[in-house]
Amino acid sequence: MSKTKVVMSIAGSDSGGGAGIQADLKTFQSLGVFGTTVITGVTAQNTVGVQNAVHIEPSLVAAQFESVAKDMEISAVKTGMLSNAQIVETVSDNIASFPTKPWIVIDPVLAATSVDLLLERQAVSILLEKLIPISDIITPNIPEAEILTDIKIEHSKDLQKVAYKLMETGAKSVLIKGGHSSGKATDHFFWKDEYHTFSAERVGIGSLHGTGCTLGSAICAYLSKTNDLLTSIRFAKKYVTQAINNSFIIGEGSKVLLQSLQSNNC
Ligand SMILES: Nc1ncnc2c1ncn2[C@@H]1O[C@H](COP(=O)(O)OP(=O)(O)O)[C@@H](O)[C@H]1O
Ligand SMILES: Cc1ncc(COP(=O)(O)O)c(N)n1
Repeated sequence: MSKTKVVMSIAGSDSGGGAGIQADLKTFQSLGVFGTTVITGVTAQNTVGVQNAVHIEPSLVAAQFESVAKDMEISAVKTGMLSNAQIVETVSDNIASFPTKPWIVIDPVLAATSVDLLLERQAVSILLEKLIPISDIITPNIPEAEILTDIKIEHSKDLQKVAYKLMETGAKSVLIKGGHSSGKATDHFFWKDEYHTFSAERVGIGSLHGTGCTLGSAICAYLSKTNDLLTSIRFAKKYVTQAINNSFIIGEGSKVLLQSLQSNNC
């Protein structure tokens, strides 16, 4: 019998349960990997928006890494909300010093669907300097890709410009997510000189919460199991699409995704 893979989500808590650490752990559980966490901030949040938030002290962020990493071998990590520059720096240093290099998935969360800020704007430069260069894959949505590169995405050729600029900063690959465009929900993947798209029918009605967190943590889970980037994105897209197709209303705001146990555990 193969050993259960241990993965890690480095993200903020969403009290409403739809995004952040909570969405990541549900995804890990559904995909049959063991999820550990480094909590970077706590938000008072629901499906309507973020009402309050505190950052975790960088020393406590570092202590969470130390406790987990000295006890378990982490095969893949995924970052989400990182709150501020000091936390970005602490997270980058700690991931880089893991004894065995894990797969590194960076979801560069800047704001919630509700537009509340989840990373201070001054922290974007440190994200580009320290964290993105050590990533195996970075998964910006369209507004995040524009902010990170200062390039407006108006035509399909702009996607390539954005991806190449991010790869110049050191990211090994870039998946630009299509949730914020129109037409089919198509994600664009750039890796070395390869280009691939991953597409699904767009679910039309109402806004959704936790889609990016779910896709990123599914990529992380599948990377730990398959060690193959393209296979992991393909499976993760299938997983998030199914969760979106089964999304449901739980409050007054965005719909949440149905995370369900997968039988195809590769
Ligand atoms: N309405 C939708 N219908 C189908 N897929 C969607 C929809 N909205 C987002 N997705 C998919 O969900 C994933 C997350 O994308 P996105 O919502 O852009 O991320 P984020 O939560 O970071 O803004 C992508 O695979 C995207 O294509
Ligand atoms: C703690 C936390 N992390 C991430 C998100 C982004 O998720 P979304 O873009 O779906 O609102 C969020 N709202 N809250």
